[in-house]
Amino acid sequence: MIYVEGLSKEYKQFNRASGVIGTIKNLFSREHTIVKAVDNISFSIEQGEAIGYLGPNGAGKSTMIKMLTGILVPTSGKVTVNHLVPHKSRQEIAKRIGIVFGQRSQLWWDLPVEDSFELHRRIYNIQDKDYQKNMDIFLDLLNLKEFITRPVRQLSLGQRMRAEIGLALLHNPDIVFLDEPTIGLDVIAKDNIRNFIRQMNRERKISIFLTSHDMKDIEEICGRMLIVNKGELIYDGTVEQLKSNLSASKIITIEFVVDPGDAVVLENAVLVNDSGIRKTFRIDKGLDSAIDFVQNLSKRYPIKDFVLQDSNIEDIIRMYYRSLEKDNSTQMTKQEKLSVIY
Ligand SMILES: Nc1ncnc2c1ncn2[C@@H]1O[C@H](COP(=O)(O)OP(=O)(O)OP(=O)(O)O)[C@@H](O)[C@H]1O
Repeated sequence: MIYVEGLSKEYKQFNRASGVIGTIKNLFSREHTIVKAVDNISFSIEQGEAIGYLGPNGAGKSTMIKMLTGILVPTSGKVTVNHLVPHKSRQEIAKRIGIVFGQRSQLWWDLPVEDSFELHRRIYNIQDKDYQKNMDIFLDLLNLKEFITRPVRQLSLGQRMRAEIGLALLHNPDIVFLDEPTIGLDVIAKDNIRNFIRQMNRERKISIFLTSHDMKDIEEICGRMLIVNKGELIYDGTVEQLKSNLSASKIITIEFVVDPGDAVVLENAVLVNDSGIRKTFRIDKGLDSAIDFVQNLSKRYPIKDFVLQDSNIEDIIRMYYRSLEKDNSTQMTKQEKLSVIY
């Protein structure tokens, strides 16, 4: 249903000088740098799959969603959604997809929520019986009845997100793109939204393409994760696979008396965070090996303290992002970057 091959998107970012002279110079100078927001990415998604698209800020997630939905034209590569090239068939594509941007509203700000739904019905030419069926379900499952007659500007963030999601699904799309759908919501509101999305995915076989910085969204909704960094795809696999890789490992944070620097190179251990005298390692065996690890280490370097913890996806992703920030300058190879999460 979604097919992406060697897809890239470059942006031109113009260098602007400041001050009065700079402003005048800007009128004549077209100096720019090229930013590769999406760099040669390939993947495919089947009908009914739920995908989590993850990455640190600026990794290229929104750019990918904009190309998949036809808002942006790729610089190179191939992309089809339901056999259509999104930017060439925007109207056709719009009928088959739903979009929710957590930070931007698709609802009419000053109108009652029900008016946006009615407008959507007319724009998408939704049959009366389909409209009524979906409205009945959404009024109940998303509890829209609580605020459907109120203007959007008076809604809480959680109420607005429920309305946004209902609106995106009103025309029975095959796939729904959700860009940070739980951002800024409290725990209960997040749970309600996750349950609803999961139910729509399972019962209606609607494909889900979800970006989120909240790992719980991904764990609870998505069977598969794609992780991107600086435009490149660096992990494509099931959430379970990643979890089972992690279940065999332990995270241990050591506080040294003196920073041993880069000298700490150890078998069966990956350095996942380095804050000088406090370093965090992932070790790939059970508790015994964690204790062996500390004992062996303490023979070589004086240790002040250590903390042992089970690794979960959230910790690993967080440490992974940190290691990427740190290693921007040291140019890790793709394999080295991957060793942090595998
Ligand atoms: N219109 C634009 N013109 C120039 N550069 C852009 C434009 N849009 C995005 N970029 C750059 O492209 C890169 C990827 O941006 P994008 O918004 O796709 O990332 P993201 O993963 O969605 O980030 P976030 O998690 O912060 O929303 C960034 O370096 C960003 O500065």
